[in-house]
Amino acid sequence: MRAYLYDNLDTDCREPHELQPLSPVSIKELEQSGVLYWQLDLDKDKCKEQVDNICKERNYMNRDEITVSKDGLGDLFDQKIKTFFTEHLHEDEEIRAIIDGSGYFDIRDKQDRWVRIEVQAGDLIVLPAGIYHRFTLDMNNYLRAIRLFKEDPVWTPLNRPCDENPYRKSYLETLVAH
Ligand SMILES: CSCCC(=O)/C(O)=C/O
Ligand SMILES: [Fe+2]
Repeated sequence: MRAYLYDNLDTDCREPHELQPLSPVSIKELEQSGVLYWQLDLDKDKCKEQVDNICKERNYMNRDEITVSKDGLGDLFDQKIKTFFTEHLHEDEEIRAIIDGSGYFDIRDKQDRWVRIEVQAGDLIVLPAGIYHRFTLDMNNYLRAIRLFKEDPVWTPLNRPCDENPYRKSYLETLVAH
């Protein structure tokens, strides 16, 4: 995983979009936006054990797997890719353990700048409820992830603007506390 400020250029979102000069964002800075990160072992059994432990600690009761690719999503590919890259929030954490391939999560920081988080196999990230974000594949067009959920595996994006949403408001309160 590495994170950096996004350049906001209007070119293919699957390109790296590194702001020049490169402006890295540390794990600590991501934590200030409520984003959590774990580096998982690449060994399948050890990885499963680590994910199971995180699930126990953080009460993630359900999981499924998603393959974000033309093959994986079939006829829904174009529609899903568009939905993922439309700025949105969720009323629950978004928890993704990347098990193959790569892609980018973009999150809005405290100053409403886009921070791009490049993820690949072995990265587990948690986006807090209420954070504005989006997702895109990179030029390899393939990512496989375990999706973890606190309760039912629901995935409802609420597109920006939804500033009056109670989860958005609670999220902003956590930022003030930092
Ligand atoms: C990498 S999983 C697909 C993207 C997704 O689930 C999501 O919520 C993007 O914001
Ligand atoms: Fe999302």
